[in-house]
Amino acid sequence: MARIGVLAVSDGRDHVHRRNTGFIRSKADEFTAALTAAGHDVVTGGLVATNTTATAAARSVAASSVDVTVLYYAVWAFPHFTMLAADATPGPLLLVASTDPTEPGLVGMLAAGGALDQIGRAHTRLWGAPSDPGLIAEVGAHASAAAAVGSLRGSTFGRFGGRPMGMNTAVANTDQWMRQFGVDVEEIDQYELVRRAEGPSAEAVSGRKWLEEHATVHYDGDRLTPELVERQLRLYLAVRDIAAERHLDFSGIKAQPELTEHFATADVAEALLNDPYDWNGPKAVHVTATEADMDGALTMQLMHRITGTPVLFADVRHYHPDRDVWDLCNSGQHATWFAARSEDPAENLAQVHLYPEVFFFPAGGASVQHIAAPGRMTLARLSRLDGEYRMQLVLGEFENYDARTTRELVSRSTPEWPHAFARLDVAAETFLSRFGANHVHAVPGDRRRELRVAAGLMGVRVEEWSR
Ligand SMILES: C[C@H](O)[C@@H](O)[C@@H](O)C(=O)CO
Repeated sequence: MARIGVLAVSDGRDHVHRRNTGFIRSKADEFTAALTAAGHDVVTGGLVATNTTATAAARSVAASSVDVTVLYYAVWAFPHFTMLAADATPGPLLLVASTDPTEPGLVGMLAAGGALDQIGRAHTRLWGAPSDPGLIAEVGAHASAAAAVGSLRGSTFGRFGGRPMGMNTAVANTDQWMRQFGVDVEEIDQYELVRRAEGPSAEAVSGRKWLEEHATVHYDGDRLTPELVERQLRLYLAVRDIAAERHLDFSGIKAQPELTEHFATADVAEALLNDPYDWNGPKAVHVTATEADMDGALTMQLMHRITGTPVLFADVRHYHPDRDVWDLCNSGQHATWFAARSEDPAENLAQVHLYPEVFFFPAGGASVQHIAAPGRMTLARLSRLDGEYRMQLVLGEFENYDARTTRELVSRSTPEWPHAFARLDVAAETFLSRFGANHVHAVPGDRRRELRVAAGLMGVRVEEWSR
């Protein structure tokens, strides 16, 4: 959960402040207790009733590296205290008012908010009873979004290989990334992967046995052999080790066409990097985009930092108009976690088939096939319109069907690749006319609130669809 600073702003008249202290404390304490009960780490800056305490308290809260600072209004509060506190607060600001009408808390928030507007200081206003679950959830969403955005700053993206197959949407401007998101890009030649993945590896043998034990491997003696699976696993180990050595926070692998023509596909590596486990047990998700898709990876990393879960990377492959359902089908991998979304890898891998790679990829290896488990999902993608970032956002529902229908649907595209059948809250015409890339990303649940806030904090316009 996130770290939230709370300062309760008061009246600058000494006698009024003295009279109201108990009232403010009771509201602010109830508010902070509710935030703590929701799992947040709350840093309290006390009550602000003078100009000097406004600055000092805000500086002290900011020094605790809070993700967001709440200025709390239970009573009428002198607005210049808010202005001074805001000036001493570099991070995002929430103005929260108690709606108890015995004291003019709302008035205090509106006067303070108006003053911040006059100096162009961005803030969000919220109101309600101090422990109202809706209010606490909203503050929590702002805090997690701010924590996610903050965690991007100072992070490094590992770009293995460059632009794949002329895919402009996979390439972003590194200056823009640093300026807008604080993310650095480390370029790593795919030769380094090949060099490391060439020799034998006992660890890769263990990985192959684990996959053979828990998934269904369709060896064909040609495109898919135990040797090729081990080679794909050595690619995984190479990225894992390079990420550790160079302190990479998230990555992307070009693969096509060099690796896929002459070495092996990166599908097994990408699936396992995105998974929260491998044969050694639970591990951190290392967000990894297929085709070294930079904006895709950035979207995934943001979504991952909000949810803590793996993030789906998929091609928008087909729309079934008769069902109003999309086939989101990547060219060879979705993280295996999406197969059942279980914490137990065996439950997910029981749904996974490793098929010989199809004609696109003569070097062979396994594609990681499964059907994504059903449920509510949030789909998003950062893309650029005329150089400006925007976040396209829509709610969806992944669906599963009976075996015969599933077979029929997957056979219309590429059955050997993984599929997520998605009903999206947007007309196909709108999506196909406006979506800014070939890749889309998804996480479980309705996370639109956090993503909207995150986009705002990153200076990114949200283009949200619903019917
Ligand atoms: C088979 C192609 O080479 C695929 O890689 C292509 O459909 C994509 O995945 C594009 O995102």
